[in-house]
Amino acid sequence: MSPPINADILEQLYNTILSRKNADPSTSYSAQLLAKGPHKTAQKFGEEAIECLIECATGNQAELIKESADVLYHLLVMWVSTDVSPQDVWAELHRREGTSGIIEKASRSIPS
Ligand SMILES: N=c1c2ncn([C@@H]3O[C@H](COP(=O)(O)OP(=O)(O)OP(=O)(O)O)[C@@H](O)[C@H]3O)c2ncn1[C@@H]1O[C@H](COP(=O)(O)O)[C@@H](O)[C@H]1O
Repeated sequence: MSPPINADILEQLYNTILSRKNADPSTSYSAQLLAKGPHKTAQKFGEEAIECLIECATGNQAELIKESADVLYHLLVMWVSTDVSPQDVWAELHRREGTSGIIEKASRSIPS
């Protein structure tokens, strides 16, 4: 039976990328990026994000799905390169749960 298609793939992919940290760059694209450091992983993430927003702006949904997968892959590579774990980010999302963005934004403009 094939595994369910859901967000578990993000943690699975993160662990795969983590396992490439000291892998041979000639056999792993993730290892190539990680060997170049956080500047390179950030640059690639930025490039993929721009490609993603172009597909959003042009309304090409099929390409937007593919570019979104590229963005998520490169985001995870960036996390590995900076020692951020998925748990760190999930915890931040949980912390924000239930607070409307409108209320959070308004709270920033209250003078101290
Ligand atoms: N999900 C991905 C994934 N998405 C995108 N990419 C690669 O990301 C690269 C980015 O595309 P670009 O067009 O920017 O590539 P490019 O212009 O050749 O890149 P540069 O020369 O600028 O570095 C391509 O080489 C894609 O193949 C990915 N490479 C790997 N994975 C996953 O990561 C796993 C581990 O991969 P390796 O580290 O290569 O073993 C794989 O099994 C996959 O599950």
